[in-house]
Amino acid sequence: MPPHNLFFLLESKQIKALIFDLDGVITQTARVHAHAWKRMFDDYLRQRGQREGKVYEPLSIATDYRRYIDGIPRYDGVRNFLLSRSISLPEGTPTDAPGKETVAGLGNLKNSYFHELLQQGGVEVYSDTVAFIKVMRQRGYRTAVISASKNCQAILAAAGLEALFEVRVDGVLAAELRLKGKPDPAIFLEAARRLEVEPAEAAVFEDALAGVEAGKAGGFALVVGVDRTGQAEELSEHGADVVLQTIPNPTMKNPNPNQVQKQDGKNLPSALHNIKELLQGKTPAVFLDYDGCLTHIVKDPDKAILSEGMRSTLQQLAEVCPVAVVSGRDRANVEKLVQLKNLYYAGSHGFDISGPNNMHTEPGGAAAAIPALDKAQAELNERLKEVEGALVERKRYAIAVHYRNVAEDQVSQVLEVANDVLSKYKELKPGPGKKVLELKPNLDWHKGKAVYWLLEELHLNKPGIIPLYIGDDLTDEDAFAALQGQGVSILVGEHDEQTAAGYRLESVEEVQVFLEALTHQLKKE
Ligand SMILES: O=P(O)(O)OC[C@H]1O[C@H](O[C@H]2O[C@H](CO)[C@@H](O)[C@H](O)[C@H]2O)[C@H](O)[C@@H](O)[C@@H]1O
Repeated sequence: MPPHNLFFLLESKQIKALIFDLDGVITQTARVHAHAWKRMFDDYLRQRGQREGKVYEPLSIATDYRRYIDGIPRYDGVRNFLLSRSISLPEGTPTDAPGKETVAGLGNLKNSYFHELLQQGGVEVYSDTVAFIKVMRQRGYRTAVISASKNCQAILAAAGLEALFEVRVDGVLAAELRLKGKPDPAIFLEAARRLEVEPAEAAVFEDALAGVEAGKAGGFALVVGVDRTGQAEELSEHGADVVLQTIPNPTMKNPNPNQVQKQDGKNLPSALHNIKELLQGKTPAVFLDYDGCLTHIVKDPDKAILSEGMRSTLQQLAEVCPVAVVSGRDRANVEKLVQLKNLYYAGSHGFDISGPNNMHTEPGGAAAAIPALDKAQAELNERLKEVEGALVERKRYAIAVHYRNVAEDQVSQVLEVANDVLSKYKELKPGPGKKVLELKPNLDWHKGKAVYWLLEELHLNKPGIIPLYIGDDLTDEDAFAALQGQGVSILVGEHDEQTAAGYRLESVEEVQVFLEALTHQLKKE
């Protein structure tokens, strides 16, 4: 299964519309359908077997239903399955009495069983999908529901979900328009047409093998396989771009940058004295900056060595909750400095991410900036080689031009060179930090986006988890802003600007005390 992050994929693919299959994605009626089919076919095969003096294998929901029936129009399902048992029946007509020995008669019997079961059990919905659709609609996504079932409208009405969809293409409409059934993409394409989007602007959510095949065949931008029954591999093989067991909770979102509240860092309350309050009874997912947070700021970046005490603190914390280091440093460099295998690492300000079990991904899309970074690095090295104390530090997706050790009267010269080089590359933009000017990919990606990305990827974007970010620098402000009102942000020491953080810690030593207290608190719970 390819690595996935649903919200990131929807954004990066500029998707405008979401098309959901009904049974198995929105409502739990796939199971009801499966049982109705099984009851009808098992009875029929038994009676037919007695008549012919042979034994027919009953319908298997795990194999036969998925392969020959699931997601397919009713009479096609009857025909498909019977053929798999080498049985051919006359087609009959839709008005055939339920149980008549025709394709239509057996299909009609299945339908009456389905309604019987529905009346007994009602319609249960998948609350993850419903919550997702409600929020995504508020965010401006257009939505459609599709179903091969002629009962689609009745099911939606019974579940109170009709208002969630602008467009419905169901078995009734499909028959009217003579749309072919899945795996033909016709039903999805009709939904996209009615939503006035191209397939390349829409994502399909499907639980059936024939459904993901249809999504793929239709050229949709994203085919999400929804695996409710343990068939993740098959969904991928049949065309799902990503497979999800549950639809992620979209409650957390990047805030509007204009609405971020900032204040003087000196006025913030101490995080140390408010641990219980800031956890709000939830489990934290902890995100930590490196320089100035886990180690002191020192003159030489290579000498910012993690203390054994801090390493042990991190190790113990990572045993009770997820921990990530989110740094401006090169990802491989910060991994080497921390040397803990059970942590996640986001380097180059979040463009380069790794984690346990060989996880490695570059979600910000910065690869295209590498040639510009290479050229800028060569020019900076050349033009700054005579300036004593100037240091050009290359990271995979950024260049830090350090001037901490440059004589005061030469700092402006270093900054001029850095800005002049920057001006030559539209692929790069400036990023200020502590006695450093960085050249970064000119993309809408930063530590805050990386934190969101990790929350989604690790399935941590859910109500029981509270993200907690600790950092000292201007680049950490992106993460503070992203978490405002949705998590806890802690500023270590101070920097030159106002902060979006909600709490403060005085020093690296206080960070360690705080993390130890946090570990202690979590172990107690
Ligand atoms: O996001 P961070 O983990 O805080 O990394 C930010 C930058 O940290 C390093 O530079 C800073 O720390 C150095 C060592 O203490 C110090 O000499 C320098 O003045 C600081 O700017 C690192 O070298 C950079 O690559 C990071 O971007």
